[in-house]
Amino acid sequence: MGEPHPKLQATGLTRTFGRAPHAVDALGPLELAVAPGEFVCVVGPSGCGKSTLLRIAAGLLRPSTGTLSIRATSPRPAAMIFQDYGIYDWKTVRANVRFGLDVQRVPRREADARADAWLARTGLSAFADAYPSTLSGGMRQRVAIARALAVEPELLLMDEPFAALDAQLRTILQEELLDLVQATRTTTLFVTHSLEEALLLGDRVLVMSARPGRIIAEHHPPFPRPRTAAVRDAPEFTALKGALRELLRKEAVTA
Ligand SMILES: Nc1ncnc2c1ncn2[C@@H]1O[C@H](COP(=O)(O)OP(=O)(O)OP(=O)(O)O)[C@@H](O)[C@H]1O
Repeated sequence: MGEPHPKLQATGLTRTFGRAPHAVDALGPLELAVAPGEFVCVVGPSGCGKSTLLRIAAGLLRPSTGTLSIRATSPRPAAMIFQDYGIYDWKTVRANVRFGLDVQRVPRREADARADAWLARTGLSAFADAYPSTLSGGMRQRVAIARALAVEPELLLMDEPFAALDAQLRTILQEELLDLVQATRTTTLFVTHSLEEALLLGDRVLVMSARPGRIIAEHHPPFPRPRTAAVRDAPEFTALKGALRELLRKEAVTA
């Protein structure tokens, strides 16, 4: 049996910002293939081009050279979740979660039902009519997750989604996301600084070099799915985390 066609494929992908003599080579050349249903985490030193990669995948930025293609069946295949929530303070929680469905012109009744189902899955039902400014950071990020998943994206792009949260909330949301993506099998490209997060969530963890970011290592955390938070206590988890930390330390020195 052959490999399935990748959901996302990048070939010779580079991005440079600005012009000589002040040009900044931010990314690549980078080769990447993400299989349908795969959860790929990207770690790398600060400024190595991780967000640039995600922004290209989201169609927010063009590559300088090379290509990034998404094999999709819908006109808007990707949903993105940012570190700073990216939700609308002037819309209620329910309206935020329904937003992508409204853009897709899903009929009102169906959109409400789907939004309510996602509010329930993310523990937000009691806050459906509240405005985001009245919610905690963790709740706000749940709204962003519910909104992204409600459109049933073919590709989920997450850029440091939990970076602004305190350690305890971060752990809780990591575990919630683990359950959600294991249930939906959404293809996901996830950028993080947290090695724990990458090892807990990822089918694959890619390590990027210092800028311009290329992929210099790849690990397959050997934890069968469905995973639970208990994998954090496995000796392999600690060993892999140590190996990745060492690799990143070397890259940070050359950055
Ligand atoms: N619009 C822009 N104009 C000029 N330079 C940019 C622009 N966007 C990003 N860069 C530069 O490109 C490089 C890569 O940035 P990017 O944000 O992709 O890195 P990152 O790996 O996501 O960083 P971090 O981990 O700190 O969030 C950095 O040196 C950054 O300063």
